[in-house]
Amino acid sequence: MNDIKPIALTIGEPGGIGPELAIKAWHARNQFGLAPFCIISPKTILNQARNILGLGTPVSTVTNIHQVDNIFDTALPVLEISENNSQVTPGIASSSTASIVIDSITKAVELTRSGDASAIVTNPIQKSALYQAGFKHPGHTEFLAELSGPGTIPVMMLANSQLRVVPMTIHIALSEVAKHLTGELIIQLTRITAKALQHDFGISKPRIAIAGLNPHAGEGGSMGSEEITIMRPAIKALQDEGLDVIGPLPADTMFHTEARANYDVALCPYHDQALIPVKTLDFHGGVNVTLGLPFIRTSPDHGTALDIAGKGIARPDSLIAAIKMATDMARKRISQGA
Ligand SMILES: NC(=O)C1=CN([C@@H]2O[C@H](COP(=O)(O)OP(=O)(O)OC[C@H]3O[C@@H](n4cnc5c(N)ncnc54)[C@H](O)[C@@H]3O)[C@@H](O)[C@H]2O)C=CC1
Ligand SMILES: NCC(=O)COP(=O)(O)O
Repeated sequence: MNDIKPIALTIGEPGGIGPELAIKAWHARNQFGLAPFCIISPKTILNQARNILGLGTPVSTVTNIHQVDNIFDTALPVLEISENNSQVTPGIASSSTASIVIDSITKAVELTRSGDASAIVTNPIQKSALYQAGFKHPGHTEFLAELSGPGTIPVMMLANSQLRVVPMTIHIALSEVAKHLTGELIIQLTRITAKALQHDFGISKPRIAIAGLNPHAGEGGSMGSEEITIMRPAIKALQDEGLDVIGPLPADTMFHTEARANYDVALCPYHDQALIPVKTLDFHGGVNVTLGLPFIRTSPDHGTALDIAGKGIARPDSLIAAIKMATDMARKRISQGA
């Protein structure tokens, strides 16, 4: 008997590495003690990946997620959604399968919100292919927030064993960052992050570092004024609430080993400022987790890797880490009676 409900794994981009990672993660289930999961997809996509990998993976359709626990030991459970009439070619992302990608995410959300799944783990999507098909959301993070209802503020956090980072702005052009970085945004994201670290990661008083936007955190205003006009007042307000927040820190000197020992999470004004250090320190062990949602969602930190899809060489480490993190979070919430 498993202590948590199954995990709902989405298919992601069918032409990417998601299908083969799901198969590899299933083969690694005993080695890593993975909780039962099912992949939400047309079965044809998994069969194709199975045949390419040649691992003889048993793939079994479930009509109901409650069947997953019984099947998981002996076969990779597939919760079938829409028929796949499109050709999937590994290494090629196509807008023709966008509805499958979106249906898989939507079904996973439905299952977690109804309490039938304990968490969602998403395989990577090819954002450009979805945009071509009319998908209006920059990525999963924003789409999941919309599916969660009005007022949801999603917070993207990437984590590995050495570093946790939160980009305060996500999928926007660099030229747009400064105007999106408001005091209110900094305060809201910091509060959500602090709460999640307490409840989901067991850090009773999270130490939070905030990176400056400009070189040298503005060098006293001579290299940009946002640190003085926007960031410092927001940080002061957070400190007055009792949160352990430092910053704005010069971003170039806050990620070396000794500096990282001073905080539990770093909030950074823009995407690459946050994601470059975490992916550089440990690309394959990193997990992307969305905080602030009414359900648990994790994901590998990498993308669709079209360049290696179908070659059998994609590493499942990050997907496995994402499944493990989702499981730990689900167990923690159960132990807290949440
Ligand atoms: N959560 C998500 O849905 C994410 C989606 N993406 C999307 O993925 C697409 C491609 O993005 P890229 O920037 O090219 O990043 P990428 O992570 O797909 O690939 C970067 C490099 O890392 C390698 N790589 C990635 N995952 C690997 C794995 N598991 N094992 C071995 N090697 C691996 C790739 O072969 C490539 O050389 C874009 O459309 C992007 O938006 C990117 C990040 C996250
Ligand atoms: N670079 C991180 C990323 O693109 C993840 O986006 P999301 O699809 O998880 O929102």
